[in-house]
Amino acid sequence: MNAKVIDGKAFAATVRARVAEHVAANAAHGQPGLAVVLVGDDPASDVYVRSKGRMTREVGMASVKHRLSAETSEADLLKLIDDLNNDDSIHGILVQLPLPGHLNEDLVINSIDPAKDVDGFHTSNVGLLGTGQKSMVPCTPLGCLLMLKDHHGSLSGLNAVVIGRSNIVGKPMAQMLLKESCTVTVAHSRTRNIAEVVKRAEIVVAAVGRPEMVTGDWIKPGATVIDVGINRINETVKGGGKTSLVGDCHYDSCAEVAGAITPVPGGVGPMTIACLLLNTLNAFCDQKGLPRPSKLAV
Ligand SMILES: Nc1nc(=O)c2c([nH]1)NC[C@@H]1CN(c3ccc(C(=O)N[C@@H](CCC(=O)O)C(=O)O)cc3)C=[N+]21
Repeated sequence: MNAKVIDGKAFAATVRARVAEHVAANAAHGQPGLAVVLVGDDPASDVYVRSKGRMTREVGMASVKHRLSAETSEADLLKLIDDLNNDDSIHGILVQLPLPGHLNEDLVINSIDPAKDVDGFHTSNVGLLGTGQKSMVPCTPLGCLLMLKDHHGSLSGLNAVVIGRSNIVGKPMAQMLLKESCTVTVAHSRTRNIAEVVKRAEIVVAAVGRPEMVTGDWIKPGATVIDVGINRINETVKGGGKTSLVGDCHYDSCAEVAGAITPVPGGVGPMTIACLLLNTLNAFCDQKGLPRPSKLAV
């Protein structure tokens, strides 16, 4: 294995430490507050929500969790969001996705005050990002960009291929790379000769949700590979079952060819949570008329 391993877990700890410093330095202006809304009880979601809550408190912010039953009506959820929009102690609101099927996700997300939309999913923030204006940007692509800029310095002129076109990762990632002056291609399930397309890239961001789809023969030698996938797979080991976590990239074969690669776990995941805290701090600063922390600006 030749690739440098980009340690997202360590980098995320650095980001959180900087956020904590900035929270402490601005204590006279108040304490940033993050509200997380969880509808239903998906056990996998539960784990994220718990570690988000712990890390929020560790950086000196207030963490408020609202757990609603899977049968919650849309009206009740919208009422809660309206209350949080009007609560001066809350600067960031995250509604954990996916929502149960009877709830209209677009309607719910667009009911969040864009200034408190720490996920950057509100159409207003999406439009601001697309036109290069100051906005809240989605946490996962922000985490990917921080790692890419830390590794490369300038990304200007580099060929970047984003695999996946979701509103949560693929599309905002493409916008952010374009803003950094990359030549951006978005590949997806209908892309022809996808291996050849990916092979032209100096930067590959894989966000498709298919375990180990990207293999080393797709990767240009020396490229940087950012693996957004978090797939739980069941393996049979000597007659017993075992669950393990793999990315969208086949790690060993990609690491053989790439110049740098993020592992799963310990790559993009921890950076996503660190960027949620960074976004909450940015939202707090915007709402108080304070400058955003410049050391962490992208
Ligand atoms: N509105 C909304 N915003 C989100 O950001 C959001 C969401 N909904 N719904 C669920 C997904 C999932 N997600 C993760 C964040 C961190 C890890 C993470 O830190 N993972 C660890 C491993 C965790 C483990 O071992 O299971 C890692 O990759 O190292 C995983 C998953 C945020 N999500």
